[in-house]
Amino acid sequence: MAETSDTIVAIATAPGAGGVGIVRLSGPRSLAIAETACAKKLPPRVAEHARFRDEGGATLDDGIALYFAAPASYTGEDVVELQAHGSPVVLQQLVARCCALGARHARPGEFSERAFLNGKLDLTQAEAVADLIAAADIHAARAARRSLDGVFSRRVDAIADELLALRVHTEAAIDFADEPLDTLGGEALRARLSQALQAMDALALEAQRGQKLRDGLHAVIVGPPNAGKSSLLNALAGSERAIVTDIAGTTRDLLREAVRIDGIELMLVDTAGLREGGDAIEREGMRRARDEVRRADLAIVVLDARDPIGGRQAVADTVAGVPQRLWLHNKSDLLGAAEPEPEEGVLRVSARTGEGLDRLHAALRDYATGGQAGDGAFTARARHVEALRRAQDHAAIAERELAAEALDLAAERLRLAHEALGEITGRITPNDLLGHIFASFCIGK
Ligand SMILES: Nc1nc2c(ncn2[C@@H]2O[C@H](COP(=O)(O)OP(=O)(O)OP(=O)(O)O)[C@@H](O)[C@H]2O)c(=O)[nH]1
Ligand SMILES: [K+]
Ligand SMILES: [Mg+2]
Repeated sequence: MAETSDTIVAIATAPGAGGVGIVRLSGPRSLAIAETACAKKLPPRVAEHARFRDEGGATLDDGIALYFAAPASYTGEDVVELQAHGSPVVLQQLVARCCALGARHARPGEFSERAFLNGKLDLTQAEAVADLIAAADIHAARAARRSLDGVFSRRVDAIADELLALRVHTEAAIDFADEPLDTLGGEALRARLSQALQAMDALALEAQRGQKLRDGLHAVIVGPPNAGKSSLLNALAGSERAIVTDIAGTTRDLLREAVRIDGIELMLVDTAGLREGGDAIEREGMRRARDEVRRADLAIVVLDARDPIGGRQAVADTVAGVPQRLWLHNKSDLLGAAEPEPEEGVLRVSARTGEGLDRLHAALRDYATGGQAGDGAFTARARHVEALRRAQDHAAIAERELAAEALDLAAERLRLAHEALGEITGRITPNDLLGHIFASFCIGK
């Protein structure tokens, strides 16, 4: 196990002043260091009132010392929390005192990394700790909490276990290569593999939604000039963020605004209206708009309700490649009462009067949560989705090799698929990947 013989220390609470601030120690010397700093014995799992002292015996602060004996701690090692007043100056002095007594400063994510290395958390759970801390809204926080509880890991493990069983079965059959596979349970093997593939497919879709919950929806507002894109951004943001005029070509640059709708955070981007021609500045604006749309999860296409057809043609090419599109006919207040309902899938709204914005909110919430903000949703990361896809690809090839009775090749593909799943939970993880993951945590986590 890597470098867990030394003792690390960091401020565990958020930077800045607060009512309480916590300095956390982990490692074999934690207790000795804390007992020296507190000048008293610390029984395990007892909140001990203590004076934290410097080397001359002067009081730095007083507070609570809490000792968790290994392995029953967050990291699985001896852990001591020194809970002082939340003064950055006091907390830094405490850390310095612990370092003078033999601890060293923790690297970002090192507490969670030790929890992982000691089997307290698997990798997806450790990542979920970081995601929970960084969650922008309740849905993301709940979903991260579910990942931390192992909801995602258990699904991955179940499929990985099945692939392992299939590997064993296939490898065993290789030894009887003279016999046709079907006399060796080949049919059951193929059926189980096809089921595992289906399970991977379903899990990959859910993980993708989970990634969106974690990263937040990136929604770009596009449309022809003067359709009311900036007005809509302002209506959704609840403030006059963007300049609105009746001059076509008002918006040139991208305008990003984090907007919270029903407790869900999404990144809205206002863009320059798309049309032929325009001066150099406007053309640069349109180029930026198209660039932004290419990276969007969702294009919110704003058209003037009085001329939706013409506007649709102006943007059709630009939004064609976006994973999801939401069509809005804006300025509904300018329509006559006799106007027929718009076609299926189009929302009619008015940025000016607010008409239809409630339905727009509901639609955005559904896009942001994949329609399933509720029970069962878990957070995931791009790395998980990518590994799942890789596992799927290998398993799909294994399926074809099995059908061709190429057992060696099938076994090799099953191994690769199994390993790709192992990367997700960290059962099988290259060291450089570990370093990369934990380095993105904040210090003290
Ligand atoms: N009646 C009515 N007018 C609207 C509505 N939405 C926007 N407008 C008006 O339409 C004009 C253009 O609005 P903007 O929000 O600037 O339109 P835009 O799509 O951002 O325009 P560009 O940035 O130039 O591409 C302004 O005069 C707005 O007041 C609406 O729902 N109803
Ligand atoms: K305008
Ligand atoms: Mg605008």
